[in-house]
Amino acid sequence: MHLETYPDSEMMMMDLANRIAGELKNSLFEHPWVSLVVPGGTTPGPMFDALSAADLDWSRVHVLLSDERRVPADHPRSNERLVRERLLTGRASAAKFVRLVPETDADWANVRARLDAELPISVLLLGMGADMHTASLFPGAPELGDALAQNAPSLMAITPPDGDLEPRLTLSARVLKGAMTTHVLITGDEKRASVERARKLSPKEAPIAAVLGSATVHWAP
Ligand SMILES: O=C(O)[C@H](O)[C@@H](O)[C@H](O)[C@H](O)COP(=O)(O)O
Repeated sequence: MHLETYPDSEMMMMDLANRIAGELKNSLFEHPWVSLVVPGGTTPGPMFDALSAADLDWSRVHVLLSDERRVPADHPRSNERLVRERLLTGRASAAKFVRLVPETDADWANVRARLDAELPISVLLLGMGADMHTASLFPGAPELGDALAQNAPSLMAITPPDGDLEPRLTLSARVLKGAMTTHVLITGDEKRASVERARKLSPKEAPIAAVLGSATVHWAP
């Protein structure tokens, strides 16, 4: 794990947006199109605002979510709504959003095939909860063992152990670990302590640990 700390969140968001824009541009020199996977949640919005203004060929960027809450796309807690409002705007409105929500049970195979066509992920941005979950890989989730397995399906349904949270969809650890470049974006002392703790734990205890070996963690107070 490589940890980068910043004096304040605003500087971190701008710097990370510039870094990811550069990584996307470099990848576009070598590939006809690239895939960018981003999280939902309350942290990445300001970074999305900055990244959406980046001057790159967004028409060749495929944007996907690391996970999604099983709510309508216009619901306040929808990650798709967050991405459409804060990232897929301005220059980045030219990007292709790859929606990974099976509408019916029969649709799972098509959605997984749509995801598999985007792999390996070119640039992966993840968040992390204080409980050391990432994407929707929650400690204690009944499906976590399967989602951490080497032969896990690329996309899985997850039942968060916290009863207040909606049922989720998540990219499996296998897919996240396969990313060419991985960034984790966190703020605050509690998450800083959590990510340090996760370095010494198994992915089953701390799902973020599945990607820390290859990730750059960006932290601001
Ligand atoms: O759907 C989500 O919420 C995210 O994909 C999730 O993995 C998020 O990154 C963490 O829960 C941190 O969330 P905050 O940024 O709100 O702390």
